[in-house]
Amino acid sequence: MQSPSIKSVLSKLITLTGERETHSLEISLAQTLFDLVAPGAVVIYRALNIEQHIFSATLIDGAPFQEIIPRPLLHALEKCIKSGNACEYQDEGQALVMLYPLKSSKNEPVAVVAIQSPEHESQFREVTGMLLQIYQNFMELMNDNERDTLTGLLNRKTFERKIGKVITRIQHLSNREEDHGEHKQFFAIFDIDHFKNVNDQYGHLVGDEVLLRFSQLMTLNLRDKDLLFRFGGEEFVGVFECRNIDEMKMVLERFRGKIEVFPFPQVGQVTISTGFTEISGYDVSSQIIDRADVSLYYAKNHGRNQVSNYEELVEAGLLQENKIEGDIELF
Ligand SMILES: Nc1nc2c(ncn2[C@@H]2O[C@H](COP(=O)(O)OP(=O)(O)OP(=O)(O)O)[C@@H](O)[C@H]2O)c(=O)[nH]1
Repeated sequence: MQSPSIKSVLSKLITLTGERETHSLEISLAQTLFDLVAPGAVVIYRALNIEQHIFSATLIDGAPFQEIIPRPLLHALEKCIKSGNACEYQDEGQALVMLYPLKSSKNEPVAVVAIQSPEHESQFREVTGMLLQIYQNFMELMNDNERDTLTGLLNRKTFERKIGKVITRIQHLSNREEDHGEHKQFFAIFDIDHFKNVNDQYGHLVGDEVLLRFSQLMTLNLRDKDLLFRFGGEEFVGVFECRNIDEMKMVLERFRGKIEVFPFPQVGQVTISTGFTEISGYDVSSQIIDRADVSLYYAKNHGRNQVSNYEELVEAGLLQENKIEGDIELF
């Protein structure tokens, strides 16, 4: 390993800390390791499903690419992810490969960066360790910035960034001929019913505990790939991928049922009303929120503890289509 110049280290760090998306950040880290530390081989293995031994591999450069991950390496990757500690692995050509776990912004190991160990090992390990520490510190900073402090869910600011990406992806997919619209994106707002009564009757601390338990039930009962946010107060939202409205409704109904039967400490039964809408490639975030909000208020006004869909309500003539032109809403 050649000693990297201060200028090249700083320039790499500027690139690294300029990233805001986990995936780009991982790539940037691996690229930095490849350029500065170990021009032998760097691969990132992302754990897609640890139980089914499924990893995706991103080759940075210089590494021989193997589509099928050999079983011993698979085991070493699993060990690294599960323990959260660095491991060693000897590949078929007898080269020593160091495996370092990469943690998500929730501090869970989600990927492994594999670096073929170069000749000057001690210096290599020192620099790699330092770079990984910078990466980890930066992830923690991103976490604080992206998440709501009480519940740990993503915050409203993050929503604006993520929803823009979801809309762009829908636009790209609808432009591709091979896409038959098999996966749609939906936006749902969850609002705890009569939450003011909880605060009034039991106090704000118990109210906060209900919000915390509710957010945990969201994380537990909805899928990992669903994007879950706390918008503030007792309003929570999610972005979901589903095949159609019926499937989405089933998921949200099931979740509503889970909340209804959960014994919230001290308070007992809590119910939620939910409004949801399909996201289109022509939307801006305020339009999506408005549609889900309108259907949420329909649910609130028709007995609460239920799920309403904007498109169905419009089709049934129960709501008038909310056409927003510029800032003027036309009904
Ligand atoms: N404990 C706690 N309460 C909050 C927080 N943010 C907002 N609230 C309270 O949430 C309550 C929301 O009440 P409203 O939106 O008026 O309505 P509601 O009682 O939930 O009734 P419906 O929504 O009509 O079913 C208010 O009393 C707010 O003070 C918070 O962070 N913690």
